[in-house]
Formats: sequence, C-alpha cells, structure tokens
Amino acid sequence: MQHSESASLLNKPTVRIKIIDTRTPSVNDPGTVSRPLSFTIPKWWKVATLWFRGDEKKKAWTYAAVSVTLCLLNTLLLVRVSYAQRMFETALAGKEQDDFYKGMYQFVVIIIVAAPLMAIQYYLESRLTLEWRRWLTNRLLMAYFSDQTFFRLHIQEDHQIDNPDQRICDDVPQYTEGSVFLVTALIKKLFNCVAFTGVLWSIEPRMVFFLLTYAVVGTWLTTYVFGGRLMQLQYTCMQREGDLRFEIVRTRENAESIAFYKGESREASQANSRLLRLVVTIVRKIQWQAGLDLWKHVYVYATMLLPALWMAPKYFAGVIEFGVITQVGFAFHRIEAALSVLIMKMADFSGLAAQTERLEALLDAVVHHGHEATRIQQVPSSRTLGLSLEHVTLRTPGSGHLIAQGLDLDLPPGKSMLIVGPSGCGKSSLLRAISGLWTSGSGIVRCPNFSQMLFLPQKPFMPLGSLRQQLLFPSSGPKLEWGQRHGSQPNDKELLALLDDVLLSELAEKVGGLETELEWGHVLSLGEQQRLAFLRLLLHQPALAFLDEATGALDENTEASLYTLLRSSCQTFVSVGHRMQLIQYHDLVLECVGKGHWQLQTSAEYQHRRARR
Ligand SMILES: Nc1ncnc2c1ncn2[C@@H]1O[C@H](COP(=O)(O)OP(=O)(O)OP(=O)(O)O)[C@@H](O)[C@H]1O
Repeated sequence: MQHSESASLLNKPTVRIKIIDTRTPSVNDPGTVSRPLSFTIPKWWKVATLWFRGDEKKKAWTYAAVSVTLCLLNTLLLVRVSYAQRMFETALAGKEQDDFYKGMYQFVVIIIVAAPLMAIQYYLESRLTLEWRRWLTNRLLMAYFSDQTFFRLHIQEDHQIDNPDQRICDDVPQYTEGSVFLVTALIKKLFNCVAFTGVLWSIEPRMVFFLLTYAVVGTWLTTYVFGGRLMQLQYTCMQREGDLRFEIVRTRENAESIAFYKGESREASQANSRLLRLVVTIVRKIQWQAGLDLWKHVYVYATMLLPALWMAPKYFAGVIEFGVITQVGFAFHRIEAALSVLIMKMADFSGLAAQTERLEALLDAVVHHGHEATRIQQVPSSRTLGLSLEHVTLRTPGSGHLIAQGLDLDLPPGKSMLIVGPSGCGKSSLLRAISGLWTSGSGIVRCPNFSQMLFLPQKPFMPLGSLRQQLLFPSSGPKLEWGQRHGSQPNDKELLALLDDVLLSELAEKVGGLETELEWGHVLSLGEQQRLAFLRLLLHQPALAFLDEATGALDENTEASLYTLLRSSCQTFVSVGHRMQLIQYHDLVLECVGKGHWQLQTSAEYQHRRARR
C-alpha cells in the first residue's frame, strides 16, 4: 500500500508544472567565462596558503610533511617492486629456481611493509583534508558573520556572490578534498617520474625523450581543448545546484504565504525550470567528459605495446634478458602516467579550478568593505546616550535612490522620536543607516555603543532554541550582554512577570515551560512574536531603542499598554509607525516631506499642522 502511494506520488505530480525559463546562461554569468586553467593557479595558491600561513601553520606543515614523506616511501617501494619483478621473471624464463624464490621473498617483504604504509597514508590524507576543511570553513563563517557581511552580500548591487551558503558548505570540502587528492597525486607522480626515469634511462635513454615529447604534446592539447571548457561547465553546474536548492529553501521559509496564495504551481514551475537548467548544463558536461574519456583512451592505448615492440629486437638478438622487457614496460607506463597526470585527471583539475574560483570570489567579498568613495560614518561611543545625525545623505544600495539629503537632527537622552511618512519614503532605511547596515552616502551618525542599542524590526527574529533563549535574545547566555542590565541574570520569576507585562502570561504554561524548544517563528503568531520582542526590550533596557513598526500586528489597546511600559523602562527611543495614536508616546516627530527632505518638529507642532492640513 505504502509502495503504491509513493509510486503514485512519483508518477502524478499534484500541481501543474509550467516551464518558466530554461535559458542558457547569459554572457554576464561568471560561469560562462571560459578561461585557461593556468589562470586559476595563483588563485588556488592564494586560498591554499591561508591555512599554511595562519595560526595553525605548524599543524598544517606537519601533516603536509608527513604526507609527502609517505609519498616518497611509496615510490621507493615501487622501484623495489620493479627490480623484484625483473628478478623473478628472468629467473622464471631461465628456470633458475633459487633466483625465483629470492625474487618472491623480496616481493612478500615489500608487501608486508607497503600495506600498513598505505593505510597510514590514507588516514593522514583524510585527517589533513578534514583539518583543513574545518579551519577554512571556520574562517569563512567568522568573516561571514562578522561586520554584518552576510547582510552586505545579500544587498550587494551586482549579486556577484551567488549562494554563499553553498560555497561554504559544499565548495570548501570539495576544494580541500580535491586539493589534497590532486597535490598528493602530483607529488607521487613526480617521485615516480624521477625514480623510473633513472631506471629507464639506464636501459633505454631514447625512450625517455620519446615519452617527454609525447606527454608534453598530449597535455597541451588536452588542456587547450578540454581544460577551460570543463572548468566553466563545472562552475555553472555548482551555481545551478545552489539555485535549485535555494528555491526549495525559499519555499520552505515562505510555506504559509505560498500556501495562502495557492502559489505552489508557480513555485514548482520555478523549481522545475531551475532543475532543467541544471540538467542542460550537466548534459553538456557529460558530453565534454565523454570526449575527454575517448581522448584519454586513444592516448593510453596508442603506446600500450610500444615498450615490448621497442625492446623485442634486442631480446631476440640476446642482448637483454627477458625480465628487462617487463621492467622497461613497468617503468615506461609509470613515467607515462606521471607525465600525463594532467590529461588523466583533467576532470578533477577543472572541478578544483571551478571550486577555487568560487571560494576566491567569496573570500574577496567577505573581506571587502565596499568601495563607495564616501560612506556614512558611524561614531558609536559609550559617552553618547542620545542620537545625532550630522548632514546625512543616504542612498539605497545599487539603485542609488535618494532617501535623505543633508539630514541634521539631534535626539537628546531621555527623548523619543517618531518617524512618519508615506510608505516607501525611506523610514526603515533611516534606521538601517543608523545601525550601520546601509552606508551608501555621506555624513556622520553619533550614537551609543552597539551593545547599548536594540533594534526591533517588524518581523522579529526567532532563533533556534528554548523559550528562555527567545526571551534573552540577543544575549546568548544566561547573563545579559546588552543594554543597561548588562551582566545581570534574570531569574524565572522575573521572566514570567515580564511575560505577564507583555500580555503573554499563559505562553510559558501553554508550551510546557521556559525550556521548551519549538520552531518559534512558525508556532507563534506575528502579534505574539512582536510582544515577545518587546519583552526583550524591557528586559535589556538599552540606552537607545529603535522600533520599526514593531507593534504593527497588535491591536491599538495592546500597542498602547506596551508603549506605556516602554516609556517607564527605556527613556530614549525612536519608532517608525503609521498609527496616529503613537504620537502621544513620543516627544519629537521626524516627517518625510519628499525628495529626500525631512522635517523635525515637536509632537505638538506636528499634530497642530496635521489638524490645519
Ligand atoms: N535592499 C534594497 N535595495 C535597494 N532598494 C531598497 C532595498 N530595500 C528597500 N529599498 C527601497 O528603499 C526605499 C525605502 O524603503 P523603506 O523600507 O525604507 O521604506 P519605508 O518608508 O520604511 O516603507 P514602509 O512604510 O512601507 O515600511 C523603497 O523605495 C524601497 O524600494
């Protein structure tokens, strides 16, 4: 029964799916730029050396040194294998029993030594990859969350950095894994090349020249024809994977709104279009990889019998022993594999190049602090308790739409101000500028230290965690880290009393206590979330509070009682709101009068003017 249900779900989509867009990438898409692979090497080096020059460089170099040593031992063992093989094959052909068993014995000894060495090498390379990944992910996360970079990337005008989450979670492990795999492969091949060139040179030097020419021409052709193209396709694939995942996450985040609008078929079409764009890119990648595979086989099989063909006349003339033919073949193919590493692993190299491009761009973006010629300057100070704006000109990011032109205002401590104006005139944007989120423009904002200010947006943020953690937010521990009550530890009684104050007296009991963990953003109504956010304000008692339509979802009576409470616990605050009843709780009104101009007046003046109008 279950099986047939799931089968029917797979066979019959319950929403009608219309394909919206299966465009091929635009020319501005960074993934469409096909570049030579060599272009990426300095970028790879830049990202790779971060760990090797950072605070864990000792650990990094130790892992790397041990791995390289093991690669060297591995190669030496292989050289020994080639001699042991030569010995027992010659003994076999000449029916010399003693030499045959001697060769066998050497072989067994080599295997006994090699087996644990290979296991240790695998373990060390895996640890090296993991440690590197941990360090790099941690650095990126720190940079992403510091200085509100996550917000800056989000509003970035040209949206250069697609899917930063995917870059951190997927590209970093693939980059470190790919780098360790390819670098150790290169080192092994280099050692093999040196060691077996010695062997081959001592027997047939002309064969070494032939191999060198063959590999150089082959590598150049492969890189020229396949390298850049495969890298570009890998890049686009990653981008498309991220876009598809983002669409599904976006649907989950907005599940209720989409369900109300019955917008599922549009969202499904959108997701399906993204899937199709991904599939189109993957098909192209498979086609190019198939071409590369064909070329690799031609390249390898063309020289398969060459060592035997080359050496056979000497063997028939009795100049060399039988075992020499096998040893030459062994050495020839080892050197060929070493010199052709770029050809054989072209798909891996191009994948690593794509991951490098994405990580390097992210690293650049997270350490980059905007290149506006002039910026609004933030001057937070523990001595400032009010707020002052000195000649602030503010523009929206990207479009540069003017929000405020040369705005001067002074909000002394103990005073409150209401920002009013038509929808879209820039009330919330002013708060964004004061908090330092938007910096496009000029002028100076003087305010208290950030730990003395609290911003309440219209849609409060509900972090994962218990009810207690919701109440204590933005403080993360049991002791308050923000506001006037910095360092104090509110007890349960106090928290329950505050819940009572914000008219959420039954909440703790209803959900099963302060330690209950729920998806708070989904289980609480917007009005309940706003009251809970108000509680945070009453609890922390910041020197300066900002409320951006923070009571917009509440009825007028509840709003009035919350503002009455606010006036008793927080002296200086700035609100954004549309309801006229808010005026009575504020001393000043900042009104948007259009074209970037704002007028500051007392509440009484504002009401008087409104009445006249
Ligand atoms: N991330 C953004 N990038 C560019 N422009 C933006 C961005 N966010 C908002 N804007 C624009 O800035 C202008 C001011 O927006 P803002 O949210 O400050 O208006 P508001 O006065 O608070 O509106 P409302 O009363 O409807 O909440 C609007 O024209 C809006 O389209």
